[in-house]
Amino acid sequence: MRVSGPDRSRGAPPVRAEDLTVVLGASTVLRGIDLTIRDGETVALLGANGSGKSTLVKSLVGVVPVTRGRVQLYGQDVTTQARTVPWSRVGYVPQRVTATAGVPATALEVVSSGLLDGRRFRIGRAGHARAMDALAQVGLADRARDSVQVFSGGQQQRVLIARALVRRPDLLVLDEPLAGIDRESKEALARTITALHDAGTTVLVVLHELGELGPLVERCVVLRHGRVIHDGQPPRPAAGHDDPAHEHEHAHEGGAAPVHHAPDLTVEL
Ligand SMILES: Nc1ncnc2c1ncn2[C@@H]1O[C@H](COP(=O)(O)OP(=O)(O)OP(=O)(O)O)[C@@H](O)[C@H]1O
Repeated sequence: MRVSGPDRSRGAPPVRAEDLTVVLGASTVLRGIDLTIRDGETVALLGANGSGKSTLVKSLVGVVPVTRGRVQLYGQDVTTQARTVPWSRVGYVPQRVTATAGVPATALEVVSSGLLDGRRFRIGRAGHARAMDALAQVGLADRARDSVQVFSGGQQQRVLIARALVRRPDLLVLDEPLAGIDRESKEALARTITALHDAGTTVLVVLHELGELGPLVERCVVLRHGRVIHDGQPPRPAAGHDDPAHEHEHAHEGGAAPVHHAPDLTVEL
């Protein structure tokens, strides 16, 4: 893992979005987002279902096209300067997808594939060591040779995070890494992200609730209907909402049926 050096802190910020607007089909999903994330920050992106969190992180990493405004990563525009964006410094773990996809592969093979790019088709001994190191970071070094098909959902999520970590990113973007995974995996991921934070990695993490990452998050950005409605200290839950016995039922943005889920800080603002 690379540790922030003095040079980097003087450079362009890892993330800068200005007036970021994204239209998908007939919907305007993001509406004029301004967001700067500085070196070494750990930022949680919160919001109700459908508020635009996934679309925002996808547009930051160039997966979803920007309709208006701009996004820069380390000072390079992801639309007009895509070739010069330092992609090797960026790790992205999309919202829960299965690591197996029906293809038998060991955890080590899945993680090693994170080192492949258009120019590199062999991993080599150094790559193997990096992949083992990444698996150790998520607490799965002892499962390296096991097929990911036999892993739990949480363990698969940890493999996918190791796949992003093997590139030793300076900026790690995670979309709902804690959703629907077992407690042991949640705690393992919280330890991983804490270690990355301590080493100076910039982390942007989409969350439904702060949960295990609460102690780490110093800044929360909350979206509602594609706009930033809060950017600052973690919002305080409404009275009773931090009680584990509290029942939560909130409408999906856009008017769909209510969804039932765990405590959600974001809709209390
Ligand atoms: N490709 C698409 N075409 C049209 N609309 C889309 C597309 N992708 C997302 N949307 C819409 O954009 C809105 C925001 O979706 P997004 O997935 O970004 O929300 P989210 O905050 O991440 O939600 P969740 O917490 O449920 O994952 C939703 O209303 C969704 O239906």
